Amino acid sequence: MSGEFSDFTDFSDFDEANPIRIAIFGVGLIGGSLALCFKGKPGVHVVGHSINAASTEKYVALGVVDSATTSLAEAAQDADFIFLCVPVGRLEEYVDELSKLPLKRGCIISDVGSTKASVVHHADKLGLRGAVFIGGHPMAGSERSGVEAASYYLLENAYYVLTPTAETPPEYVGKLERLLKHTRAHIVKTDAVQHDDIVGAISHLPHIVAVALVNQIAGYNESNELYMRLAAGGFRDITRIASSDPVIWRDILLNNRDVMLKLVRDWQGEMERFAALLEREDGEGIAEQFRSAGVFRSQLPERRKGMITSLFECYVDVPDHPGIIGKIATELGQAKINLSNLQIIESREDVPGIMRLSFKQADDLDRATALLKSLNYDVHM
Ligand SMILES: NC(=O)c1ccc[n+]([C@@H]2O[C@H](COP(=O)([O-])OP(=O)(O)OC[C@H]3O[C@@H](n4cnc5c(N)ncnc54)[C@H](O)[C@@H]3O)[C@@H](O)[C@H]2O)c1
Ligand SMILES: O=C(O)C(=O)C[C@]1(C(=O)O)C=C[C@@H](O)C=C1
Repeated sequence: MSGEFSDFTDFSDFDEANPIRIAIFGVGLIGGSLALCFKGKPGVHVVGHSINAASTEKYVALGVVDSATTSLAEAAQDADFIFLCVPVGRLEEYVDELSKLPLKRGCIISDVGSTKASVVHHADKLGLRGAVFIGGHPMAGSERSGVEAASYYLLENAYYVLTPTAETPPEYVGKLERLLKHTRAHIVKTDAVQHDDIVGAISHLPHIVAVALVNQIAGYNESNELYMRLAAGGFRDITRIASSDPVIWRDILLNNRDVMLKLVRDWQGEMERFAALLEREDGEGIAEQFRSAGVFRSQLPERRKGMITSLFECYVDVPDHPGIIGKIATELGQAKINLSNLQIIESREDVPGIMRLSFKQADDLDRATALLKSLNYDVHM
């Protein structure tokens, strides 16, 4: 995204002498992950809000927030920062409700919605009685949802987009950036409309493609269950995000409807191009499609979280013999390398398999790669 990148290191606004209160509305995957980054920091109190009393009890029991309430007014009272982490379709009504409350002067309201233009525009024309709205969107996530899926590590190294407008006072943007330093994400500032165009293409369209592909295969599978049984690494890799939350994605796609309609039509054009290549039996044309895609994909920034994977991962070619999983796990354990997941993604008799190793920290991935290479394993990213 062509935007302004910045890197703050100054936490001096926030310490025991200057306590701050952070309210999080919707403590799910993203709201819970933000809460985990802020909770326990000196002078910080994190309050969670849910419309459901059982959920507020769960937030506290899981240790994700310091306190929780079902009262919007109580959560917002005296808050220095408010994060709206509810589905995109609910964001504007939360901004409306907050605009009716006596918020603390200088309170910064932000959101984490996957679309930015509508909520930023709405807050802009509403006026927030001394509070300031700054749109936000962490470019990290997962197909999982709910507070149980929240993680302190989710946003680490991810890009975190902020969409201040020409009217947003820069000192408020700076204050939000300093707080977000606790997420260990990299801030990118851009315009809300540009955000929706680009994120529509690199995030929302892939979700549509994954869902349509799974549904296409599910249709074939109704008459022959071998489709599902044979679906292996490639199908799983490209369709992980098809398991994402239906309500979250319904809201995102409807909110970004105009952008998505153009992108879906362009996608149909890409499919037509492939169909024409196949009809003409144009092998060179097909190979060229793969070549150009491979060149572009190889230039993607490595090991950035968000986008497709939310973890640091590598692949190891492994011989298909008993005990290999335990052997690799033991080597990593003995070197005190924290493995977060291990999966055989391809395993056939007499053929080497591929093991996917996932780590929460870049450093663990680096050390694992070096160790396994030194043990003569073939490791690739
Ligand atoms: N899932 C991702 O990968 C991802 C990544 C970045 C941003 N986002 C954005 O973050 C926001 C939250 O998504 P999430 O993935 O954390 O979802 P989630 O389902 O894990 O969390 C949503 C939270 O909102 C609450 N909620 C749901 N419906 C509500 C309603 N009608 N009124 C009030 N509260 C309600 C839920 O109880 C939950 O606490 C969305 O706006 C989404 O676009 C998602
Ligand atoms: O990794 C995933 O599961 C995601 O879907 C993360 C993802 C993305 O598409 O990159 C999804 C939605 C967001 O708003 C930001 C990130």
